[in-house]
Amino acid sequence: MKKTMLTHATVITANDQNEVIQDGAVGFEGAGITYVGPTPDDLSGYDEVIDLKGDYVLPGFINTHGHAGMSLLRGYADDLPLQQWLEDKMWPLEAQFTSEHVKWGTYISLIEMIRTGTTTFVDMYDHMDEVAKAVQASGMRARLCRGMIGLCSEEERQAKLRDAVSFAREWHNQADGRVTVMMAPHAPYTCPPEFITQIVEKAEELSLPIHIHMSETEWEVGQNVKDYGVRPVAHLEKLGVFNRPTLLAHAVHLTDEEIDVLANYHVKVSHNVVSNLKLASGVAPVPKMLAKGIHVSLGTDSSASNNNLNLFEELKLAAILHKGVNNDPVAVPAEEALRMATRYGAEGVFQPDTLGTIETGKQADLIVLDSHQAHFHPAHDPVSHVVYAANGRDVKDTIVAGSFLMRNRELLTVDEERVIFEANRMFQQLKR
Ligand SMILES: CSC[C@H]1O[C@@H](n2cnc3c(O)ncnc32)[C@H](O)[C@@H]1O
Ligand SMILES: [Zn+2]
Repeated sequence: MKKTMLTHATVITANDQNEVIQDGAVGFEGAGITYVGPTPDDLSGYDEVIDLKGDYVLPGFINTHGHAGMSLLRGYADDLPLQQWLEDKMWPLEAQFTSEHVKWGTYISLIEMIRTGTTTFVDMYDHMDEVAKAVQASGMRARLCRGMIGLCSEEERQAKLRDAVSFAREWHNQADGRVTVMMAPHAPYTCPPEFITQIVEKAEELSLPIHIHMSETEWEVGQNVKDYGVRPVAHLEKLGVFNRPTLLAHAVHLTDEEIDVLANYHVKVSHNVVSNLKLASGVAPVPKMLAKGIHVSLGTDSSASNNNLNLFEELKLAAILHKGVNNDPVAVPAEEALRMATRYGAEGVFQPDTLGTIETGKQADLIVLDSHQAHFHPAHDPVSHVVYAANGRDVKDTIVAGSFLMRNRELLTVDEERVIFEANRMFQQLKR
């Protein structure tokens, strides 16, 4: 197995001690990290030694909620609230999507994520075989779910469930373990309770976590109370969802009591700050959730509501928005924001032992930022610079499981020109 060492780097480990190693090094052999520490004098045991001359090395970012295929609809419907955006704009176009649309939309997303330092992403969509194949071919890591909307006939619901189960059986732990799966009822307002129960039963049978949108808008909470007499948290608790490991997307409209319930069940939350602002859904009570020990990670949602997949934007906004709305400069400190993009993301994909920090024994999912730029100087606080000053274009290398997907800003596994051509061609085919 090839042994690689990144040397003379500023290593931001994101470990328990928030250790930043100056003139540091990270060694990896195959997919796993074998060395983290000061740059050693003797590098003779390595096949490749890459002198980073002070560039920053970080754990790859983990995007815990999205719909990669929807990049095909970027900019198609802006400035609308969620329900109108979904019902009048997204769903009519998605109804025309074939596996080809999802394939090229996903590839567009993969390029954006690789270029901006995401190494693992969560995806909830349809035609998931195409997504899994694209992840496999690109070398990325992903937690994939066949999203199930239950606003259809019973026959169609059962077909979706069968599709989700066969996708899980075929793809969970494939692509050298880079593809894993979750079961995903779309939301409490789109899935009848008995459908959610059936999905939970299948998740139990397959030992898989649940991923679901919840409490994204005030409308949704009111509708849940009208339909079922309780708010979404009590509703999903009653349906047994939280008895399985669960990752919630959004969780914007929560009471303090609901936060306690989520904390007691160790439910994970994906905070989709840009999407929540753009769809005017509201601001999630992130500082309160973090204070209760909930692992809140960062998600982009789709390019149709974001309108990009650059997690650096979520990182900075998560760090500054909650200061502003809570009138509290330490509401989400820089170090905590960075944990949301890394360690808490690893919790969100239920792989905290292998992802999220730079530590020996973990997967070599790493990104390198070009620190030789004015906005990284003076160089006294690397974590501050990553959170408040950096942007996705600073990423020069992206490494997943020890393989370079991008090196010196050159994509190595995806043909960008072809993807852009095909994505435009697929969008033109849609009736609008
Ligand atoms: C079939 S699963 C994916 C489904 O989710 C829709 N979607 C995209 N963004 C959101 C969001 O913020 N809230 C709820 N639903 C969303 C997407 O259009 C797909 O139909
Ligand atoms: Zn979503």
